[in-house]
Amino acid sequence: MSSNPVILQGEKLTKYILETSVYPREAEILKELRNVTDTHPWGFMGAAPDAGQLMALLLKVLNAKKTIEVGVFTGYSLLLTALTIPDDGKIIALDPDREAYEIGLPFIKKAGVEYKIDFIQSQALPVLDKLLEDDSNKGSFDFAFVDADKDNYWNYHERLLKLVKIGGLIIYDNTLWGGTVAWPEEDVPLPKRKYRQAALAFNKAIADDSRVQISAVSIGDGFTICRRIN
Ligand SMILES: C[S@@+](CC[C@H](N)C(=O)[O-])C[C@H]1O[C@@H](n2cnc3c(N)ncnc32)[C@H](O)[C@@H]1O
Repeated sequence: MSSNPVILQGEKLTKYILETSVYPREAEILKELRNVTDTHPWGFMGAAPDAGQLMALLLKVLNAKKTIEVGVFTGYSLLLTALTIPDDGKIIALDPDREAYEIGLPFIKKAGVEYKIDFIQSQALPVLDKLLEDDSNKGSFDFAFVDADKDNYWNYHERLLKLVKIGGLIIYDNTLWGGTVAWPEEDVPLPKRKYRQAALAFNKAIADDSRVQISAVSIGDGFTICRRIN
C-alpha cells in the first residue's frame, strides 16, 4: 500500500475533478475551441481546462484588467482571459504563429471579446523589451501568463517582473513537464529531455527568487504562480 495514494490516483482524481467541477462550468465557446483545436495536427496543447479554471479565479480575485500572454497557439487561455477580465480590460498577446491564432479567432469573435485583444505576431522577447523602453509600461500590468518556449522562461521572468505591478501575478505553465521533472533522466524520452532540463533550472531559480511569492501547483502540466512582492 502506497504512503501517498493521491499521487498514484492522480489521473483518476483529475478525471473526477474535470467531470465534477470543470467541464460543467466551462464556457461553451471554450469547449468549442478546445474541440476544434483537437483537429490541429499538434492536437490540443493549450492550458488544461482545470488549470484554466484556476487562472480565471485568480484573474477575478486580482480584478486584473491589463494582462500579457506569451504563447497563444489557437487561443484557449487567451479567450478564457478575455472572457474573464472586465469590458475595459486589455490583453497583449504574443506569438509568432498567426496561423494557429486564426483557427481560434472565429471563436474569439463569436464571443464578442476581440476588442480586448491586441495580438502581435512576433517572438515575445523583442516585444517585451520594446514595452520596457517606455517607462509608463513599467509596473502597469496586473497579470501575465507564460506558455511558450520553455528555455526562455527566465528571460520572460526578468522582463515581466518589471512590467507587472507589485502585487500582480505571473503564471508559468508546463513547469512540471508531464511529471518528468521528478523522474530519473534516463527514464525520460529523449525528445522531452531538453525542456525537462529547462523546467528543472527554472523551478530551482524561481524558488530562490526573493522578488516573488510562489506556489508550484500540480494542476494541468504544472502551474507556477508568482506574486511580485518588490
Ligand atoms: C503550448 S502553446 C500555447 C497554448 C495557449 N496558451 C493555449 O492555451 O492554447 C505554445 C505557443 O508558444 C508559441 N511560442 C513559441 N516560441 C515563442 C516565442 N519565442 N514567443 C512567443 N510565443 C512563442 C508557439 O508558437 C505556440 O503557439
